[in-house]
Amino acid sequence: MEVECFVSKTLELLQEEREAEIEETKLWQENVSLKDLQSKGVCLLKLQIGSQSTGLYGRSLLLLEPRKHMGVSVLPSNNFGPGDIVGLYDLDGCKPSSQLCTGVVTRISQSAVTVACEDSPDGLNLDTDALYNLMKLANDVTYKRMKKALNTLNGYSSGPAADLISVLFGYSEPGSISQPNDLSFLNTGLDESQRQAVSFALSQREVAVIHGPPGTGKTTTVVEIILQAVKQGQKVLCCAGSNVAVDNLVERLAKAKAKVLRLGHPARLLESIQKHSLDAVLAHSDNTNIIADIRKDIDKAFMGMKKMNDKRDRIHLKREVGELRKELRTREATAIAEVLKRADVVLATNTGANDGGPLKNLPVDHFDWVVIDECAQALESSCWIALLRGRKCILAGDYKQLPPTIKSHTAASKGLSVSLMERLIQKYGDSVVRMLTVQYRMNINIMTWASEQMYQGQLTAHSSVEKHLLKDLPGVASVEETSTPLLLIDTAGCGLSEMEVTDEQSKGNQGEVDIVELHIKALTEAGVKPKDIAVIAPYNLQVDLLRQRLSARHPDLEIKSVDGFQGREKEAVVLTLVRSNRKGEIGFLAEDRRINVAVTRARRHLALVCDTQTVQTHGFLKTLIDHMTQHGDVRTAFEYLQVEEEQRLTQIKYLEIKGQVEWFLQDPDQTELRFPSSLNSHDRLLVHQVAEELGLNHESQGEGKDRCITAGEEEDVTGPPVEQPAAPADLKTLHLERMRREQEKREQKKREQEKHLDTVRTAGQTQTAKKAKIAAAATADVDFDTLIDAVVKAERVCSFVKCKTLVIHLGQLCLFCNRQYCLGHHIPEVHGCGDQAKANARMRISKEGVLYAGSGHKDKSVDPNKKAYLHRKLDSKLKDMEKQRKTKPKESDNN
Ligand SMILES: Nc1ncnc2c1ncn2[C@@H]1O[C@H](COP(=O)(O)OP(=O)(O)OP(=O)(O)O)[C@@H](O)[C@H]1O
Ligand SMILES: [Zn+2]
Ligand SMILES: [Zn+2]
Repeated sequence: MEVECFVSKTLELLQEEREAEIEETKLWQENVSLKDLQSKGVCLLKLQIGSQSTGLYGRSLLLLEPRKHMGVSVLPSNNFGPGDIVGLYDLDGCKPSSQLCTGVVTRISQSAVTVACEDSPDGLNLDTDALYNLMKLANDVTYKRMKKALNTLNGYSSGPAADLISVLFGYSEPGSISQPNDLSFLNTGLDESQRQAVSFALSQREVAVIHGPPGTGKTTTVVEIILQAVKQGQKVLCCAGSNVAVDNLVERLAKAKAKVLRLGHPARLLESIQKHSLDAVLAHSDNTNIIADIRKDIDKAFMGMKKMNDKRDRIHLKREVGELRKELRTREATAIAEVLKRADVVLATNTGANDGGPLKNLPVDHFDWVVIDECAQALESSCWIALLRGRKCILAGDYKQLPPTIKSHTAASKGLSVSLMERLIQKYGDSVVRMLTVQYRMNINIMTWASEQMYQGQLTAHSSVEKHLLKDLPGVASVEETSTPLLLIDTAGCGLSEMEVTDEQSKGNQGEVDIVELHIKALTEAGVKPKDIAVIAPYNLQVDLLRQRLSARHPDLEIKSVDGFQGREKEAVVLTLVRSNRKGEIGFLAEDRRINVAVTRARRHLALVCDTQTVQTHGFLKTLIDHMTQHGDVRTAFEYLQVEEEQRLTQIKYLEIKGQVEWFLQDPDQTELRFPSSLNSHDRLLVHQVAEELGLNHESQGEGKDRCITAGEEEDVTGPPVEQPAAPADLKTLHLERMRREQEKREQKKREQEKHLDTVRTAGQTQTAKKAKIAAAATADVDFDTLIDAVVKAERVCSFVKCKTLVIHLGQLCLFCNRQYCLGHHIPEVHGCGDQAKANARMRISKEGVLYAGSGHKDKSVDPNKKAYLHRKLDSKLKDMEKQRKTKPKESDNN
């Protein structure tokens, strides 16, 4: 009864889903512009043929790329994946009439897609200069196979899977079989929860579910289970929903010396896997020569037939060909069966394990175990294709991550999206499940939220990852961005609204793109490699906006939708939630599992860019915001916008001062330039910079002062009159120092207003250039930055060997060697202070016992964003001014 109900209901829902898919495709082809199709991710427009080659076993491969001269050659964000059936069209459109051929996607990267064509491209006459469209086709192969499996399930009476079916549909309780107590693990590194999962899987009679939350070593555990089964002499059929997941298992099993065999279109497999594919193994089998001989005989007979005139002879030959063909078929079947039987583990995608393929050559009861990985991401009906061949099944996955994608809302709501894993847990609870609880991916601060919200607080972080941060990576400097595992950049109240688009699938937010860009800049300038960063957005439109902005500069930066990152991890994840509106609408961000997937991709750093006011209307998202607020750093987007504004103002002020000084230099009658007392310490710093640049003597003077800064030609300098501050021991000291300074600045400002005048005087005149003395007011508490600048004033260019970059305005001081470097060389690891920096970091960690997580305040003086930006702007302005100066007629020099 249960089975019949399930089958009839599922067949109905599958039909509904199939119709929805066809309907959607039809609707799109008829009504939606190609551009819109592309933005939905089902179509790629105006592709060029990059190359055309013959792949393995005679399959022809087409490499398609975006048009090269369009600048950025990155494919728009799309839903194409390996194994998808696609149609190639000429530029007229994606109508059946303009279809050139169909094929299977074998590879897709951000810059190209490779298609294995069904027809040979020689016959197609493809033009390498022409442009083509590629469109995903709804394909019913999968449906047919699922339907067939369901029908077989319905009529199943006796066969290897009878007991399994009985348990999975609740006719009988799951049982167990006794196992030796002293199980010896092949992988001795397994943690306790993994060992328990393995023992449990071995001791269950019909079914075991392995629940593997993100980063808990699910594959590691599944591999051990399979190897143990093989050790016991079991034959295993192992499947997963995606080719990538299957290949991953093949790779790991082969490494452990298991006899594996991979079914599937060889062009769809990873290169390293191809030698384990059925085609490759067959090509090397003993039967191959005989089969080749038979083929030759058939060809010969055909040739002979053409020449023959006698009717009887022809009939005779025809019969012979028929015999040969029969022999060929049996020979081939035997060869395949032999190869399959020799393997201990046969691997395929869920639908690749169907009866129509190579498996038809095996007896139905050949396999003992069926293992299905990523079970929570698969339709239950697709699992039944393989399950019908097993006595026992192991299901692995995480039902707290994204379920299978389903087009029909009705079908989904009626239960089509419920995976077998979920259904079993609903039916039997924990008795059939073991959960892996040690995770090897996330910093504990990233993990805790997911653990509490999704995994009943059961996860622990392995010591190897518990405290790891970006700054611990080789070549990464310790700045605030790389020292915090959680950074919330809140756009609430900053006016960064989402774009007004009605389509739920395509939402964008330019403001958040700006913020993401600034943060990526900060990370990469601190030395984080773009390939270690993921930018994740829930919406395709936002993904495209981000790619347009970032991909040209960082081709290795992966920018994808949440769904595109499932099963992956990155050192740093930057997540933009896009939604920002008055109504607090969050659309499909409301799917908790989607947010869970996005957050748990991150190993060392998670930056969340969002409008907390909008997204907090959703309870689940609110827990994330609360967690990040409590355990991470919080910045408001204002700080980013403000920094840009400040940079602009600084630049204006700088040009103003410079203009004044230049006027002064050109006026022979003036010997002294006085700056108003309203100058603050920041502006005084600019005065110093201008004087530096023009090669002028300048000094700071003030009343009631203990010290002053004197600067001039290098020969004149006897050394800074101020004690050079010892290199601060750590960032905390720097921070405290800064806090103190802030306070003093405020007091100083008051005093200043009464007392000081800043002066610039000409000190003496030579024939070539006037020497001037610029005096700027200074008090006992001279700005710390000003001091440092004074100390390093002599160093005008980056101290890195051969680097000629000017560092007058925007150098960075290395605290270890005390030299000034340009922004490309200031990281200690880059210019050779790496060891000291690491030693210092280690010392700090052991001294404080904890990793230093940053102060939670944006440290403006070391913000690489700010510096780099200002650097660029000033450089270009300076060049302009230089030009103006040169073209201006010089007034004659005097005396
Ligand atoms: N017992 C262990 N000791 C040390 N590292 C482990 C252990 N188990 C797993 N890992 C590490 O954890 C990472 C993820 O493991 P694995 O590849 O098995 O998981 P996965 O199933 O692919 O990912 P997920 O757990 O997210 O589904 C790998 O880098 C692996 O080396
Ligand atoms: Zn250094
Ligand atoms: Zn340099």
